[in-house]
Amino acid sequence: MERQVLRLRQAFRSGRSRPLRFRLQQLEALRRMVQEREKEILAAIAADLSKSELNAYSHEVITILGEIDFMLGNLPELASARPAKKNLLTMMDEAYVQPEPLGVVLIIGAWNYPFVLTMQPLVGAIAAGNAAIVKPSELSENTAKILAELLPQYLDQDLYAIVNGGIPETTELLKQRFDHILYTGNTAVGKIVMEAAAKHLTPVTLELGGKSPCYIDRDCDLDVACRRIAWGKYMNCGQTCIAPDYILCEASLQNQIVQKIKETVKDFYGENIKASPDYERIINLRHFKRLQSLLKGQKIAFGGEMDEATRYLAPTILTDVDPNSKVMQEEIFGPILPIVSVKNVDEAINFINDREKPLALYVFSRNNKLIKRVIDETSSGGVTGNDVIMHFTVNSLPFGGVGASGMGAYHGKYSFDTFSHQRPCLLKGLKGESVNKLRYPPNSESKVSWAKFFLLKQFNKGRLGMLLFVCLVAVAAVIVKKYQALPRGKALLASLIVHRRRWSSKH
Ligand SMILES: NC(=O)c1ccc[n+]([C@@H]2O[C@H](COP(=O)([O-])OP(=O)(O)OC[C@H]3O[C@@H](n4cnc5c(N)ncnc54)[C@H](O)[C@@H]3O)[C@@H](O)[C@H]2O)c1
Ligand SMILES: CCCCCCCCCCCCC/C=C/C=O
Repeated sequence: MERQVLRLRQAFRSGRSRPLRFRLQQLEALRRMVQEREKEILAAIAADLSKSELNAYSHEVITILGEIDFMLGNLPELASARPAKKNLLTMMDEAYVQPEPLGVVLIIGAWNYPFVLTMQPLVGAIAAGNAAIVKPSELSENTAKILAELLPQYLDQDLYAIVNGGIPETTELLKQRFDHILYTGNTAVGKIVMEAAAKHLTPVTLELGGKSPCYIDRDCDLDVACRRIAWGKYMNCGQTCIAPDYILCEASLQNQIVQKIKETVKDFYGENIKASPDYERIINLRHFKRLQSLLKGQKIAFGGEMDEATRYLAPTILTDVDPNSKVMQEEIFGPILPIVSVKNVDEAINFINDREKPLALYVFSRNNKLIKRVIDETSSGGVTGNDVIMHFTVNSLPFGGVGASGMGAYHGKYSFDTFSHQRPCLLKGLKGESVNKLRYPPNSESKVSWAKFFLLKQFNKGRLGMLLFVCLVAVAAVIVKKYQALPRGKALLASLIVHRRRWSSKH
């Protein structure tokens, strides 16, 4: 492991990953990989998650193609230096922010969207000019295997590597020094990752989970709300980090919601859900049993059928759920949808704020003011109003958690920023020492007064500061012309002295 990281670090140190042309070429190669080897990729995802290849394409491949296209189209602008505002002391200099790659980064993915959760961060890491090690989840072994086979065929092998394996391999990897770690997975392992990273002072992006609430207001189109919620909840058999975890609504809505979701499930998956190519299975027996245990003692208003041999768990709704019950204590990550009654939106807001900050928050209402109020009075990684999941698909929005649901964000420009250091650069000339004397020791009242003149915000702020500066330069130019004999610096200083005196008498 140590040797592998060293190999990547040496390749990074060679500077090969930095030129824009190289990054674009690697991103194009990645796109070629996805297009040319689509069948193998879809088959692997489908096998891991008992998913149709059509769903594998629309849940995963489409996102990666979109992300690569975004980067190819925007990278020249994202990677270029941005001029920065200057103050009076640096007005004649060059100030800019130059994004630079961090170095060798580690990307650890989760099993539930095994292609997206490894490849989308990789697109950002390549775009920003880094070397990267990708560690796919061992639970989605087919995708892990195909990635290990394909990536070296398309990408620079010294800069981008796949490490496969389980906890021992990840533990060993985490002992190495990286320049950034992006981890996707559960909160408990997130803490392990952060602790390991801290030993090297490595910054982390943690894409974690949590219970994402979904509030349905009384003033709402329940048909639409229930259809959208059922889609987001039962997609990937509920194994989606931003799936609506539970519904909050007034007690009077409960039965209608159950009825409408029931009808939707029939529309989506037909009479025989087990036979639907659009309904997935639980990833493994451990998770199946965990979900089974969440149903104990609950009122099952719909669904609940299960088959251990195939890890089938039907789309399920629980009603009158006690907020203290087990199903309300942990992220469900399965097709079980509890409904918890609240009296009104105030109680819903308190309910949300009494718990850990969720990864996503959903509010359904005809009343936009109510939606905005819920957003203003709560906190969550992301929000979609009147829909679920969809904020994930907008790559101009940062995707990430807050508090227990994670830290940092990625997607689109935010991926580029996550894997970059925003390096401030100030380039000065070697002239102008007569002005610079003001900051050299020994200090004096007069120098402090000068420093105030040059640097104080109030003076520099906005148009007034700019206008004053233009006047100063104009006056300086006149004086320089008048007293040609004086060296330029001295003339400028002379004009500044006059104006500083005037300014000081006023302040
Ligand atoms: N925020 C997001 O974008 C996002 C996306 C997907 C999943 N999630 C969250 O992830 C969770 C489900 O994923 P999971 O954690 O079951 O995935 P997982 O079991 O695949 O684990 C994720 C990664 O952590 C590694 N890992 C596991 N145990 C480890 C240990 N002890 N030490 C070091 N590394 C270890 C695994 O090898 C794997 O690569 C849910 O909570 C879900 O909400 C979040
Ligand atoms: C033709 C259908 C297009 C549907 C597009 C929707 C895509 C949804 C993608 C969901 C991906 C969720 C990623 C998961 C993150 C956490 O687990």
